[in-house]
Amino acid sequence: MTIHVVDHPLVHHKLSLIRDRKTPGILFRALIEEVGLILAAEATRTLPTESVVVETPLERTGSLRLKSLDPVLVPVLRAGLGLLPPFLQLMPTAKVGHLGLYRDHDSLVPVPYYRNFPPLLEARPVFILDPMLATGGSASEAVRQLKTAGAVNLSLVSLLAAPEGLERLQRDHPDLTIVVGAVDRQLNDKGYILPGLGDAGDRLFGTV
Ligand SMILES: O=P(O)(O)OC[C@H]1O[C@H](OP(=O)(O)OP(=O)(O)O)[C@H](O)[C@@H]1O
Ligand SMILES: O=c1cc[nH]c(=O)[nH]1
Ligand SMILES: [Mg+2]
Repeated sequence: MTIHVVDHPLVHHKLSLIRDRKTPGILFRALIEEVGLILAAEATRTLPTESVVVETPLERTGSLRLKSLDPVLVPVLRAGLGLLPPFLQLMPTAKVGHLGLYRDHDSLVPVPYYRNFPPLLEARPVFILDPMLATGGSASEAVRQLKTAGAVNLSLVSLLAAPEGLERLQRDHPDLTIVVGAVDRQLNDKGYILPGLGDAGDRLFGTV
């Protein structure tokens, strides 16, 4: 498994504001989108390109364009929706799949409730968007469902990861690429990331 921790001053700065319990929802959402842009740039670093010839106003020159079919973005509902706008800003022609999962409060096992994936998953880079990687149960289930539907080139993009979640994914999906803003210390006994940022879905959508 490949793990990229995006060690960037702007990510550190924005994460410190995102973590702050006093940061209001409107700013929390905006900051997630801003960090999401940086994560999107990092996550797409290895997209394949091909040579093309372009006529500038002055001369012909060689240049590079994206080679593969449009990528697929799969936000894991609900919190993953917070990362979708920056990814679509950078890749406006990307296809979007949706996957609804919630964690059962007691067992922490993910419960699937919605799924709609675009076609040709096998031929496209697929980016799973979910700001929180806690036990890893939700991300592992998302990867499992996408692999069953044909995806082979899979990356997970998260804001925060717990070591427990990374270990789980290493066991379940060693072929996965992970791009993450920070790796936190541990989970608490309710499966929340410490120090973390609280409940990402609730803070994004005001359901606290
Ligand atoms: O790694 P895990 O232990 O599976 O936890 C992470 C999951 O928990 C959160 O979703 P939640 O179930 O709170 O749903 P929500 O986004 O609708 O709030 C988060 O957005 C992840 O999907
Ligand atoms: O800390 C956590 C863990 C799971 N989901 C969240 O939103 N936050
Ligand atoms: Mg939640």
